[in-house]
Amino acid sequence: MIVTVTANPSLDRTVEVDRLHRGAVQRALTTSVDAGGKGVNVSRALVAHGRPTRAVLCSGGFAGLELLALLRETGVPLREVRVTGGIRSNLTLAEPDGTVTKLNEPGPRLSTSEVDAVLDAATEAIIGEADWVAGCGSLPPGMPVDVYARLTERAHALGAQVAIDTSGAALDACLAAGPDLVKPNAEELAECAGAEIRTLGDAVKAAQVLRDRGAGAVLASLGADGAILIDDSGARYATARLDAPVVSTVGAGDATLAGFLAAGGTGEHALRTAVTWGAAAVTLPGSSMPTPNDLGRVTAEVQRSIDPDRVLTK
Ligand SMILES: Nc1ncnc2c1ncn2[C@@H]1O[C@H](COP(=O)(O)OP(=O)(O)O)[C@@H](O)[C@H]1O
Ligand SMILES: O=P(O)(O)OC[C@H]1O[C@](O)(COP(=O)(O)O)[C@@H](O)[C@@H]1O
Repeated sequence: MIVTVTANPSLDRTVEVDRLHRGAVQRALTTSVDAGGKGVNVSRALVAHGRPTRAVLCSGGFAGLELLALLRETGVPLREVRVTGGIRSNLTLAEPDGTVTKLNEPGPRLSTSEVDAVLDAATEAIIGEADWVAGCGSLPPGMPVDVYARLTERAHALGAQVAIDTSGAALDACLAAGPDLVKPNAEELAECAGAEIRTLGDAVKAAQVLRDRGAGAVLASLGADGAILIDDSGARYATARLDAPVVSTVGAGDATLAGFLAAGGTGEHALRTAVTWGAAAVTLPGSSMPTPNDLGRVTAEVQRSIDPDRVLTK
């Protein structure tokens, strides 16, 4: 069972325009709305593949009612933490040439009691059920920066392994608690390691910096260049070939983490599955999560060796 914790979930609204003109009134070509937030997306991907999961998430306001309805419609097991503030909507403006502009709201300000309620709900969901806990996404205002460290300590005390997918100060602050896995993208990895990442070798070195600071393993997603896994067994690199066009990269990182955990959370098979689910996700609109039927358009492979001088395209 994989429990996901999303303190800052979202309604992901995607609007497609032929070309974005700042300051103009434009007609949308298409619009869609998905349940969102990084941990929510991980649970959505797991449900799509029939894997046991439970999403622990904050919910409040009318957007929260719509979010819960979307999740119940797709059969995602939930543990809701009712908060006073309204859940945010994150807007993606997509253009046919693949340009994506994403506007993420900060989310509702949580009170101290609501912060405690999130951690308590996560603890209750973990007890006796969870093999893995995935703490994912940005922190809403009022959430202490060390919340993922506190979640890691509680989960470890209950015998569960921990995966964290976040950025900035929240990622920095969780490392000392020793999460078993962190899943930064290239930008988040560079920021956390304080290093420029131009080549595959740079990414491997930066991932090792995060391991030196406490992360057990680092699954770093590298956009179109695939992903690397750095753990006690060394460094491995996987890429994916798409047999379909790229439609939306929103949610790709969450599908990547979901695939990795669904395949056991360690080793080459998990890395290959991670890259397969992530690449399949980009062929889907909005923040849709891939189903087993979507995986056929992707061919992923773990590279026999890593060329440290390979320049990343992202
Ligand atoms: N343009 C792309 N072409 C093929 N696969 C992609 C592309 N963008 C992302 N992916 C896949 O999705 C995974 C996650 O993408 P990435 O952009 O690194 O994550 P995030 O959404 O966290 O920023 C990548 O490891 C890769 O497998
Ligand atoms: O593209 P990714 O990194 O997989 O995550 C996509 C999800 O993250 C979000 O952009 C939210 O990210 P944050 O929690 O970091 O603000 C959601 O809108 C979306 O559902």
